[in-house]
Amino acid sequence: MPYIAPSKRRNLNQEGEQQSSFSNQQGDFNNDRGSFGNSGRGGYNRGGFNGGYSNRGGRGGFGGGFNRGGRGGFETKSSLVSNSPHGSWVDGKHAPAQRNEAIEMKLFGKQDDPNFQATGINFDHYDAIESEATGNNVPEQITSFTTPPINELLMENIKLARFTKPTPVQKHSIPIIAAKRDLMACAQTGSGKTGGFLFPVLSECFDNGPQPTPKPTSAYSRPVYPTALILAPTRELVSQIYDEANKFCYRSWVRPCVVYGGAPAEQQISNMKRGCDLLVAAPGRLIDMVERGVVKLSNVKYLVLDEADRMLDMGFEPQIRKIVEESDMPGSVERQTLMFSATFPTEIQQLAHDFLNDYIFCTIGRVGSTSENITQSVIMVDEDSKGNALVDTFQQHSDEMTLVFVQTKRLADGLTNFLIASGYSATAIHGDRSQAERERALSAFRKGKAKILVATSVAARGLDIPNVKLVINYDLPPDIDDYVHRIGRTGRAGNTGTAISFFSSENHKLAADLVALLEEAKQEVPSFLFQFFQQKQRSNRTSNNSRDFRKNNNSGSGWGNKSTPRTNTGSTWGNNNSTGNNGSSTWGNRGGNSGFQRSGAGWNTENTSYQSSGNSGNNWW
Ligand SMILES: Nc1ncnc2c1ncn2[C@@H]1O[C@H](COP(=O)(O)OP(=O)(O)OP(=O)(O)O)[C@@H](O)[C@H]1O
Repeated sequence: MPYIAPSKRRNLNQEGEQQSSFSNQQGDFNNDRGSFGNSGRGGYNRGGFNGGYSNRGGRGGFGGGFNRGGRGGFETKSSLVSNSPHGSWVDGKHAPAQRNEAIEMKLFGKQDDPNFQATGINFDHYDAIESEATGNNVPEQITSFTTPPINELLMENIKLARFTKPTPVQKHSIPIIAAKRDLMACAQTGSGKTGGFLFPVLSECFDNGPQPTPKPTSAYSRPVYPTALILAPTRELVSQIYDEANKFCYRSWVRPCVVYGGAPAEQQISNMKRGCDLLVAAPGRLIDMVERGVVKLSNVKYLVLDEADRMLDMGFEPQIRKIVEESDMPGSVERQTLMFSATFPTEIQQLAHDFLNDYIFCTIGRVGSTSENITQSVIMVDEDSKGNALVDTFQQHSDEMTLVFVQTKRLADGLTNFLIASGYSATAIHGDRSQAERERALSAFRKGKAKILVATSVAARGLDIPNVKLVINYDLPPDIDDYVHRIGRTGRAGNTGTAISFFSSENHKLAADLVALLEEAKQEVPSFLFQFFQQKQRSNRTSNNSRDFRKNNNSGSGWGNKSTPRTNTGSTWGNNNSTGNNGSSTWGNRGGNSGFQRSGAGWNTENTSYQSSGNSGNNWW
């Protein structure tokens, strides 16, 4: 029997196994491994001996009962195909798997579920956000999901996901990527960037099939050759992208895989050996896989860097450069490179310059802006009073799915314990928790078993958890970009949400940037923030590169003319201050005259400050 490349073996049921993942959906999918696997165990050699097939004993499967000859190597009974989420590419044609209700249920949920809400009431408001795409020969944006440019099978999957029209970033990215152009795209949190790269990449893959892979040098060394590589900063985000990829790859020849640290490499390797066409990876673990010779990057046609700024913040630049510049990955002219983020500070523009080729720079709204779907408030709270302020906030927002951000892992644990002791269903996620603990926490939160998730910035980026109604910055982050990402966990896909931030004098450096963001998003700006602002210039480290820096020829230049009629000088903001805001009363609150008394009534709404009565006994951490 001739050798058949793993990517061509897809018509055999491949056990339907998915890698472990954090999401509820993925977990459920995993739970059903038995049902997919039942029909799959019997059938084929998972990349082992001589590249052929061997019936591995019919573990609940289909040992021997079907013709494996025929089209390019094998033919399966339709009933078997229908039990697999994977199709195949045979003789230059796409052979999608048959539809399977049970799999669709797991991937997309019940189609007529009255509680299902693909988008929120403000979804159509996205259309009003100004967008701009600059570069050479920019393709026209699309206005709806149509074939072409979207592959028919992908259209079916998009319909199953109940996406009726593209978000603004998708309107631009789909034709740009279809035109084989590199792209750097910036769009607000929760506005569909994942689909922005998955749809066009998958569409092209479904249309054109896999590339030939080099012959393996030995029977025991069979590296995988992904066609698309997606890099993202955190395990949770990597996992979430993988979950989305699973949905949209449904029935196709494209088999997604995922690798990240903190989980056993062996299982990730064995999953990849069953076929790996789209690899979602955290940089560190990918390097490990490349060094082991398990993954070869020489077939990568699409390189996606999602949340690239975060990857740099987390110190991944050397790893990213190693992967992109020192591996066997095709150069920037041969591959397509796509960078997506809600924010794009200067160092990312430099990375874009190094990795992208004649790219199109696309912005939806101002880079780094927040969605108007999120009602933001900033409240002055003494460090000592934060615990009480938090409990009071919960009382006002009882039963809402809430994410609470803190700055330290220790505080995340301490605060969670305090909340549990106070009768709240809370759990925590941070970098010191084990992989299993992080998975459990996220799953409990997604399922609504825990209403409150206390998190460090590890959960700030990219996580898409439906129904998060409230984000509380118990501690504000030092960086305005982090603030944008954190509050972006609510108000997604046109839904509305609330973000409440506890501001203490320690956060003074953030004041100017916060004022700018709140004003831009048409939110109320508390007077005390102006007071802080007057004392401090805006920090230099902002995502103020809202324009294509190639145009300005100045990577550090200021705000775009179009979306933000402001400059980053203190004097402009001094003008804003002339709106009559007077911060002095807020400072008066700090003396306890008009602030919140724990024993008393509650928030001082006028000045949005919060003050405990002094000794509230809240040494809960
Ligand atoms: N065209 C669409 N129609 C309806 N819903 C969509 C569409 N595209 C994406 N969504 C949904 O919108 C939500 C947010 O999408 P996604 O996570 O891709 O946003 P994002 O821009 O990457 O956010 P972040 O910056 O926070 O990572 C997801 O639940 C996704 O399923």
